[in-house]
Amino acid sequence: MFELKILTHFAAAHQLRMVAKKCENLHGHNWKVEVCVAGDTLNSWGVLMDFGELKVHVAEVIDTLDHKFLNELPFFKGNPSSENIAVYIAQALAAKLEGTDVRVSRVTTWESEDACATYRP
Ligand SMILES: Nc1nc2c(c(=O)[nH]1)N=C([C@H](O)[C@H](O)COP(=O)(O)OP(=O)(O)OP(=O)(O)O)CN2
Ligand SMILES: [Zn+2]
Repeated sequence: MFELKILTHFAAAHQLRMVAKKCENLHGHNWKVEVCVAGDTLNSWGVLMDFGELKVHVAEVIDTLDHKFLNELPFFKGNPSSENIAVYIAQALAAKLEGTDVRVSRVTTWESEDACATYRP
């Protein structure tokens, strides 16, 4: 099994619904995002997939989050937590990889230097 990882960032605002916590107030983060994809077979060039192609797909997904108020996006009507952001990115990227032999293996969303959430589909 081969796994590729790329890193990216986005900035956004959110309000979490966590009773009586300071994060209920409107605030923002510069999220760092780690995206991993995996597969068993290399192509004729000896790569799982081109990092450049992966970065384009991920950038398109991140663009839908960057400089947004996440609570206004239908996907996050539950709660725009780092966990749910990881799920959103994983699902949106999986849709772009459909029909290929490459799958999303892990998405990690760092909302600060010492706190992150990881989703493994
Ligand atoms: N499991 C999760 N817990 C929390 C999330 C989350 O997405 N998943 N998010 C938050 C808030 O986004 C909040 O902004 C961050 O809270 P917190 O870490 O408490 O705040 P600080 O960055 O200021 O860290 P301190 O250690 O308090 O200085 C909260 N929880
Ligand atoms: Zn927050």
